[in-house]
Amino acid sequence: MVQKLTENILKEVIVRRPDESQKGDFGHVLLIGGNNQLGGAILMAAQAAVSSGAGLTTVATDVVNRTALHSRTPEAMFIDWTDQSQLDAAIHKSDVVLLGPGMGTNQFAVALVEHVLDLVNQEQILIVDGSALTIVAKENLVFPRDTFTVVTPHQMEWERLSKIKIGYQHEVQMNEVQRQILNIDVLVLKQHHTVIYSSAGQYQLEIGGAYQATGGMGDTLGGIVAAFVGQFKRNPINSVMAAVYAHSAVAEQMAQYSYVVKPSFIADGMGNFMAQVQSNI
Ligand SMILES: NC(=O)C1=CN([C@@H]2O[C@H](COP(=O)(O)OP(=O)(O)OC[C@H]3O[C@@H](n4cnc5c(N)ncnc54)[C@H](O)[C@@H]3O)[C@@H](O)[C@H]2O)[C@@H](O)CC1
Ligand SMILES: Nc1ncnc2c1ncn2[C@@H]1O[C@H](COP(=O)(O)OP(=O)(O)O)[C@@H](O)[C@H]1O
Ligand SMILES: [Mg+2]
Repeated sequence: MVQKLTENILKEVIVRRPDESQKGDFGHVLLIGGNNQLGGAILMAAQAAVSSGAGLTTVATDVVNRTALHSRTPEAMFIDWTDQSQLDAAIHKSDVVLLGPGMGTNQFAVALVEHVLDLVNQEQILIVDGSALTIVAKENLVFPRDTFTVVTPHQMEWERLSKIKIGYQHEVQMNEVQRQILNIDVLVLKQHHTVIYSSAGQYQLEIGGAYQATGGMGDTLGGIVAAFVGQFKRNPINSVMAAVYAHSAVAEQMAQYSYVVKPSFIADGMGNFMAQVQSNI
């Protein structure tokens, strides 16, 4: 049975920050993606992570994206993703790893995905999106068993992964057994009215619309999810659901005065939205 994802999830997850706190308390998020053609994807994810409250954000990407990253989101730190020792150190230090936006699918990307899936540990949360999902499907890789893993495919990416054709991906197609076999803790199946599958059940988003059908919308969601699970640690499944809800709620608000909603505008609107939620408690 699919339940409705309501705005109650926001109040449950987005709580007031304790005064006695510091950036280390709100999650160190590592974003890996952005090749020399698709750098925008990881830039949008980085902007979204910072704007949604990640305590520390590091981006491992192609060196060609460094200046753009620093000029768009100077709060984020940069790592050249070909520098293996820097990358490994960053993976070890992070609480959350988002793997895949704009990564591309060449041999280097395949090796990188294999390496990251291998290195993440049981204390970390892994989010797999975009090109990394296409790679996992094509190379028959498996998600790590001991790491809490969130996957955020759109319907075509899910078709590649699950071999279930678009049109047949309704709720009965993804049961508990399949979810466990694939080592997926949370599946965010993105579409008009996204469905979220986890051990907490199946929840469907009933907000959001076609004004979100623009490249970068999912990359932005990835950054928001990473920030939420990094800072709201009590219940990672709820944190993912709140991120999905907030992403579309901000879009819906903006759609009142904009025919299409730019993903980067959603990122910029997150701080204000989260403050509204928190002050209503
Ligand atoms: N500015 C940038 O750098 C951008 C980079 N991107 C990155 O590009 C890589 C490839 O991702 P794409 O998704 O573009 O390409 P894919 O080839 O993975 O998927 C796109 C195809 O899936 C189809 N499709 C069917 N149902 C869909 C649904 N519900 N939602 C979305 N697509 C659906 C589309 O029509 C299209 O043919 C990813 O790593 C992604 O992160 C994209 O996010 C676009 C923007
Ligand atoms: N018609 C629509 N109605 C509601 N949400 C949509 C619609 N089209 C796209 N979205 C949302 O936008 C996001 C698109 O993600 P994705 O396809 O991964 O984008 P990208 O890879 O270009 O960043 C998802 O969260 C999806 O639910
Ligand atoms: Mg995507």
